[in-house]
Amino acid sequence: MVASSEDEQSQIFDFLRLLSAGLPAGFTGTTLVVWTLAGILAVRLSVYVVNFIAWQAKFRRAMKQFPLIDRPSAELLSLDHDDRSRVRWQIPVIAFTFCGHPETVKPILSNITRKPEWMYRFFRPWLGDGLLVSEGSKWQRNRRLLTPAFHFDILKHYVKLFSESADVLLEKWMSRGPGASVELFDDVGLMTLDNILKCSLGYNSSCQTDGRSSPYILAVHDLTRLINDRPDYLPYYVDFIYYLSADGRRFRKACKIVHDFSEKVIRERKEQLKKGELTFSKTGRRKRLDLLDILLRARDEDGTGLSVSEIQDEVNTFLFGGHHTTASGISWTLFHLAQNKDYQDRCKREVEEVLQGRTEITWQDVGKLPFITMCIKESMRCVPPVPRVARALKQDLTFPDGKSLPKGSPTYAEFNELHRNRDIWPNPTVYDPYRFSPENSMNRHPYAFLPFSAGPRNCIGQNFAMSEMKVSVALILQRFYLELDPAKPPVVPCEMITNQARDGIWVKAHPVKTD
Ligand code: HEM
Repeated sequence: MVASSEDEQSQIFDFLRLLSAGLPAGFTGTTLVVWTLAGILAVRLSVYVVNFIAWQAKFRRAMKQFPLIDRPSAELLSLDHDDRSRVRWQIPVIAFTFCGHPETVKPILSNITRKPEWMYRFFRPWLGDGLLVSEGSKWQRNRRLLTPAFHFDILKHYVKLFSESADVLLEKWMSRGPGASVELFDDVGLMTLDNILKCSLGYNSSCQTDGRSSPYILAVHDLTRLINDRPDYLPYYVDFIYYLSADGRRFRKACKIVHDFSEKVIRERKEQLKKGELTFSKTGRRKRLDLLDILLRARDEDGTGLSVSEIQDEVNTFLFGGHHTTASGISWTLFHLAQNKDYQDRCKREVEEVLQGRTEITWQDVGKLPFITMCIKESMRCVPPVPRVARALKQDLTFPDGKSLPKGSPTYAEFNELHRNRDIWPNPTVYDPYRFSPENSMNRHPYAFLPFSAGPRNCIGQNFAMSEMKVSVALILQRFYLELDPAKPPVVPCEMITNQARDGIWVKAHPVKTD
């Protein structure tokens, strides 16, 4: 064996020597190898460039089938929908399609797409390879391992925590005096952060009372803002340039704070588990498991669990995915109810009938709030917390009307537009919770209302989110009557990854009189 491999080597060297013998003086064997490699690289690069130019031509031809808009968020909402709601938005380097009809959104969210790396890679330094950004077999395995963490048996224990966090917010508002003006996004955002820290890490942060004084809370806010801003400035697409900038350095620092924090909590919990300091019942269950417990105990069929860094990525993903989104859902629901006194009154009556003077909501109560649920859904229709999701096509796609897009096309499922599509929603700008009554929802297209997206990459936390939003809205309305504060700036929606309000949502919070 050794002899034969030596033979092969010497044959190769002989061949190279033979070749180099015919070369001009000074041209050694090493130079030949380098030139050969450079040649192969040049050929491969040329093939790549030619393929890319051919794809661009095909893509641009395909894009011409769709009407052009200047700015997606401003213009989409004023368009007619004759084209079954696909439009094109073009900036110098690339163009995107936005799909806003159930029939066009459906294939975009199916198996024939993947998440485009150019879009989601900005999240990677923070969320690592967590569920939101991972792909392929890694995503499949982790989605399977994480799904039990969102089972109703686990979620029902969080309802008490949601009630406690809402209580802190209500006490805060109470202490500001009757009719005080409060900004919803700020206060609700801290409440939902409080909730996700308790439910995912079992961590009592007192963030609602300490406000933004904690470096961890500041870092989470910084990261969200910086990720939102980064795509707006073309040079920042290059990591090297970004990390040299002030924003990039700030981003790195914030990532470190967030990672150090979650790593410390995970390490401590592992230690506790090892020392047997966490008490489990005979069935192996603690009275209330948080998401971290489930992640630490999750096992494949062959008994392999998640590594510490995988757990860290998932925990950071929950913290990111599970706090601005629910804050947006709750704040906009309260905004719509502050604008619509009749619906607010009906919600209050519903809470009172269910709670009968109690101030804590139980898991059983959560299922008895149908009108509040309708109000939350209608609010998420008008202002979806996540405005859109991006996908890249894994294969050519032909829409029902024959128009098509080539493999690789970047495209968005545009929930802002889908939820206001006149084909589906008459008078789409009117807030009307009765659209979600059982009778009115019965024959609706399954892809018409997608606040949590759909298909294999839908939101894993949607039941968690719905329970949290119902508990929070119910308890706030039980204690306060809300009206918009006319002395504050008008409410203007703006996107900060999630749908927020440019100058916040200011309401006057009047304590409800109790007999
Ligand atoms: C109102 C609240 C929420 C809304 C509207 C919402 C919406 C969404 C949407 C639209 C997606 C798809 C994202 C994409 O395709 O890029 C998503 C994914 C995800 N959400 Fe949520 N979400 C909410 C709350 C939560 C909560 C509370 C958690 C966790 C505790 C969570 C965890 C996740 C995760 C991990 C994913 C990625 C799932 C995957 O790709 O397998 N979300 N969410």
